Amino acid sequence: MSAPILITGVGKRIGYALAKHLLNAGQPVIGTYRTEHDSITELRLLGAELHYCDFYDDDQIATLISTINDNHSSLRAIIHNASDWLPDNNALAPATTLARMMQVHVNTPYQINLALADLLEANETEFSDIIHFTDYVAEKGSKKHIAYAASKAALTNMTLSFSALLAPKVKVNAIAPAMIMFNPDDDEDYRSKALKKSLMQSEPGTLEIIETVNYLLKSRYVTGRTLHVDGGRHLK
Ligand SMILES: NC(=O)C1=CN([C@@H]2O[C@H](COP(=O)(O)OP(=O)(O)OC[C@H]3O[C@@H](n4cnc5c(N)ncnc54)[C@H](OP(=O)(O)O)[C@@H]3O)[C@@H](O)[C@H]2O)C=CC1
Ligand SMILES: Nc1nc2c(c(=O)[nH]1)N=C([C@H](O)[C@@H](O)CO)CN2
Repeated sequence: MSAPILITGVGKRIGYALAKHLLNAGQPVIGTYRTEHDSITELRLLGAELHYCDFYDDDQIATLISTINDNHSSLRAIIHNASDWLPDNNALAPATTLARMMQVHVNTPYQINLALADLLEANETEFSDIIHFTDYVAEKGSKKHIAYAASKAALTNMTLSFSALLAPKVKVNAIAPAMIMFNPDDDEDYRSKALKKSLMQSEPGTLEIIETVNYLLKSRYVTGRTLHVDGGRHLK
């Protein structure tokens, strides 16, 4: 039996689909969640070990880390999926918006990677993995999500540092998606405009990310890199 894969933010959409795929493939999964969606019950019935954790609370991050260290002797991988897509135009003070973006996209992966690196090193298979979910806008910027984009850029940079720190046992890479899946409240006008931003002009869905994760998990040589899953958006 493989050591578990820790995935953050498995309650919905990409994190949920990835956790369900890995569980159905017989891969043990430890998942974190913030909201008790019906999906959490489903993943628990599929055998997932699930932990409530709001990454805006450092005490809860500390509890998550100690719980995993107390109950596990190794990990196959850590996948940092959890993310809050906060626009700059929101009810919060700008300082709070930036702090939240850095907290969930930078401080949380930083703390978890450092604290659980020994479990990745102890994994019996030849390699272990850390995968950071960044974003196309980490390189391009975003007029409406400045704080979000900056935090994803910082996460991109951390991919380089952790790759150098943990090689060769632990491969550390990033996946930078663009439009993968719309949100339920995205109207037709938004969807039409969003699709036109890439060469492929499509909404690929979660399978595109699942297959990219599987590629990285199977790789014996790729580390310190960002895989861009963005439909050729950089060429529009
Ligand atoms: N969907 C897309 O088209 C794109 C996605 N990405 C990236 O891919 C990843 C997955 O995207 P997607 O599935 O759409 O993400 P979502 O925004 O739909 O969900 C992210 C998950 O993270 C959780 N989360 C958010 N904030 C916190 C927090 N403070 N503490 C704990 N958990 C939290 C959410 O919990 P809760 O259920 O409580 O809300 C949710 O389950 C993200 O990193 C995203 O930035 C990048 C570009 C495009
Ligand atoms: N945490 C999230 N990050 C992002 C999301 C999302 O739904 N949750 N969505 C996007 C968009 O799809 C964007 O790539 C295209 O408009 C970006 N990040």
